[in-house]
Amino acid sequence: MTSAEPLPDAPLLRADAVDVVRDGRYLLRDVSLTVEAGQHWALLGANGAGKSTLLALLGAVSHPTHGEVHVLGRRLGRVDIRALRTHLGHVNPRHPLRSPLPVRTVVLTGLTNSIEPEPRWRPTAEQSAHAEHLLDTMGMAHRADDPWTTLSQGERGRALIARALMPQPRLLLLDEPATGLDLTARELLLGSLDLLRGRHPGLATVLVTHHLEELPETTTHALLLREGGCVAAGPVEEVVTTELISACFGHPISITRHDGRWTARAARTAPAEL
Ligand SMILES: Nc1ncnc2c1ncn2[C@@H]1O[C@H](COP(=O)(O)OP(=O)(O)OP(=O)(O)O)[C@@H](O)[C@H]1O
Repeated sequence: MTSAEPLPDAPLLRADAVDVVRDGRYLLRDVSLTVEAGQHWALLGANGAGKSTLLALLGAVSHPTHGEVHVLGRRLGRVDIRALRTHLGHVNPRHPLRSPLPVRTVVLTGLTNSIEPEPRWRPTAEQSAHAEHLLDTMGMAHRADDPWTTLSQGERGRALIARALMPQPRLLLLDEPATGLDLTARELLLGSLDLLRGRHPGLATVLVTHHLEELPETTTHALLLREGGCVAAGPVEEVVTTELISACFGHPISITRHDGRWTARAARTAPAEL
């Protein structure tokens, strides 16, 4: 095993020609991706395209069958994965907390990586101040003293992002964070992500979704997956286009961007190449 310390000058994530094969079936085929500090990637594709499979590789949760994944400059398979994961903020939308802990305490458990607070653990003044800062960024400062059990799904989602950010990871991975949220909750979430990215310019994020309306306007790059293969990857304005999104979803779709946000609807006429 080599050191799990991040290499400072390496890209935060690098996947080179990865395949994931399960039961003889290719869930990902020849996918490559490089994520640098300050970039905000969207992984887009239809149901079953392989988005969550790719996110699991990037989060050091699973290994590729072929190809290489480097997380913070360290190759998966050559380092202690648990040590690498401390540098990755991974939000679990099914956070298994059932007790009425104050929201502030839940956010602080991001430092001990535990569901309940560690019995004798106390945050430093600096750690407490960081929790307040993140609660404020995620629009949750007014709920900091409230019991976890009283939060709505959208409020829990934003608190869990604050929790994931407590160890000051360099990379935040988000799997369909807006799923199931009503319009207001979705907009609050996206606004908080935009604010977070502005306040933490070195942070990189990778966000999985199949809805273009769920992309924050600060999205910088996109990777389109179809049936495990990469349709396109690069700067968002070159990739989130009517032609490429139609190819990705296998259906003629028309894309518009207004005030930084995207809208998708079925096209009236099919793009020429479909
Ligand atoms: N362990 C596994 N063994 C076999 N097939 C799997 C396994 N895990 C996932 N799959 C299949 O791989 C394909 C890709 O799954 P994945 O969850 O990555 O897609 P997705 O793009 O995230 O889809 P969705 O948008 O529906 O969440 C699916 O057809 C899924 O059924």
